[in-house]
Amino acid sequence: MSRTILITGAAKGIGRAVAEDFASDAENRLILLDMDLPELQRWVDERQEQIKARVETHWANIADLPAMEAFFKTLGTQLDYVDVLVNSAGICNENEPEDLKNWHQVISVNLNGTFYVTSLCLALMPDRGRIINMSSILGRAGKVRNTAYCASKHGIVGMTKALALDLAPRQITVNAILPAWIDTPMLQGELATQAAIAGLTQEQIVRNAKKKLPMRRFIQSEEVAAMVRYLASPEAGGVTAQSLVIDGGVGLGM
Ligand SMILES: NC(=O)c1ccc[n+]([C@@H]2O[C@H](COP(=O)([O-])OP(=O)(O)OC[C@H]3O[C@@H](n4cnc5c(N)ncnc54)[C@H](O)[C@@H]3O)[C@@H](O)[C@H]2O)c1
Ligand SMILES: CC(C)C1=CC=C(C(=O)O)[C@@H](O)[C@H]1O
Repeated sequence: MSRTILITGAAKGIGRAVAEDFASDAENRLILLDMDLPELQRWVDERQEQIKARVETHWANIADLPAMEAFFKTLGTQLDYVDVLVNSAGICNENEPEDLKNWHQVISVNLNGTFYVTSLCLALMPDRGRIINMSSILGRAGKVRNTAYCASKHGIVGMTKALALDLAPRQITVNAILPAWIDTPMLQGELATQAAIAGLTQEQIVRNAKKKLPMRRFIQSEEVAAMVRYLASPEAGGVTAQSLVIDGGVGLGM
């Protein structure tokens, strides 16, 4: 089955693992977007031997609406369809409760950016298309010093549910994945901040964190990519408006 798959945030972490997964199929065409184009290109160059799909890399800031409009206008002249959209680009900044600057920054990227890409991509999406949004366990729960991040991820869940109903008559599915504790640069960055605050080494903070997790381990990005693969498959054609949690049980633990 020949498909075009557009992935945001493809340079690192979960987005990269999703790209790697789809890249193993020679029938796929991948459109990879990230703000960190050098890192995205470095990874693609490094994996040339393993990559079977046709891969294109593009610099993009998903929060910049005029730039994204221009990008999709050009893309529309180069291809007919985007069959699968994976919205993985996101940022995670801690904030003081009254921090307005951080609020705008996080909402701009995580919520507005995800909506911009989705709405622009819709013009290129055929019936039976797939939209997969990276929310978070914090799209369901709260966390101290994370007002903006939690609001953005709850927003993605709401957007997913409503859009799924709009697009259901066209058999386009829209689902959210709610990860936590995935071993990516984002998580390592958070742990580094916590280590600095606590005066611990990165190894100590990682060991302490894993002790509190039901599975005593971080989840690998490839495990999230497998969930994306399922949601993008024909077999998942009846799964829509859902929030699929991949958190090793931490969200329901005491
Ligand atoms: N790692 C986790 O534990 C975890 C948990 C829950 C949810 N998530 C969510 O999963 C998604 C991926 O997270 P990750 O851990 O892989 O993060 P990451 O920081 O490792 O990778 C995110 C990628 O998005 C890109 N990006 C950021 N802002 C962008 C923008 N404005 N435009 C284009 N690209 C941009 C970054 O350059 C980076 O390559 C995020 O939406 C994140 O909120 C991650
Ligand atoms: C710290 C842990 C609870 C956690 C939850 C959610 C994340 C997210 O990015 O949404 C992770 O980064 C992770 O910190």
